[in-house]
Amino acid sequence: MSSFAEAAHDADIVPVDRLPALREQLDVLDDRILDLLAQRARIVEDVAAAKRGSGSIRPGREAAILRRLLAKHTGPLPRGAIIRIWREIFASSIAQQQSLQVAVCDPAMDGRFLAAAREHLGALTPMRVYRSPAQAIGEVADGRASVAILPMPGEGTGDGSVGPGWWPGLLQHNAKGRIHVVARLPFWSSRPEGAASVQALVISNTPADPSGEDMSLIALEVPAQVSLGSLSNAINAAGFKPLTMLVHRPAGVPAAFLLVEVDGFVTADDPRLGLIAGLQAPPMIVGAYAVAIAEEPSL
Ligand SMILES: O=C(O)C(=O)C[C@]1(C(=O)O)C=C[C@@H](O)C=C1
Repeated sequence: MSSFAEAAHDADIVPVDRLPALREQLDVLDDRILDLLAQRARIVEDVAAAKRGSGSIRPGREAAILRRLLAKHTGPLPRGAIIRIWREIFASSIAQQQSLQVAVCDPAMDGRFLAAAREHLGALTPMRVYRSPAQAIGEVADGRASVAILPMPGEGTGDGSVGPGWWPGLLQHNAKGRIHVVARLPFWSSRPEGAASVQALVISNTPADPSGEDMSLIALEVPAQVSLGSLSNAINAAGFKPLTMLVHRPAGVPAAFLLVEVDGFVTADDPRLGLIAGLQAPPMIVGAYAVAIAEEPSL
């Protein structure tokens, strides 16, 4: 903090008649911030052209930018403000590149998932709300939305319509290369009063991009009777570190489906995928997301 800013902390030693001059300083800084934002937006135009229409959203890159900024930040500006400001900057540079339409699954229709979506994707981004995950997934699969926000798979949502098993439906779309998990919310795990409180996944028609510190979701098909313990051993033996596992055993089908969260950013050519013993079908990468920034709520 500059000595001037330190002095400004103490109301007693900042004479009232300095107020106009201080506000003039803020005006000068606001002009500079505006110029810099305009300069940034011009570079975003070139970035969009360089990406050749491959979709505007890069959640991994956004996460890496936020981690870098928070790591170097000092001074009285609250860390949460850095997140808020840059989330809106990302939303505006995405809006520059495409007209983003977001499908939000808010199963209880109480606005909690909409709040999480707005926190991450921007206050002015067009969003439609759906009760069922299948509807929100369908919006992305059919091209009416580029992104959907879904409750965490396996988490009950209170109205009974979600259940543990919406993710197998996602796999059918994912198998055709159309839908990918690209982010997990909240990214800033500090939840000060007023912040959205739900956990959600972001899915997109553009594949996930690495942030440098990620987790991946892999879907596995195994014989129905296989125990979770032996599967966990097989995944470890292949060289993955499984963090969480969800199992889906559809009635009347001689197979169980697993959604496994593993450490790191896994790509389809990862040799470890071929080393997982006991599978009935090749493993499928469902997506990846940046590891959240964990901070105390007071920061
Ligand atoms: O790096 C990109 O691909 C961009 O489009 C730029 C940018 C940004 O504003 O920094 C915007 C949107 C992406 O989600 C990530 C980053």
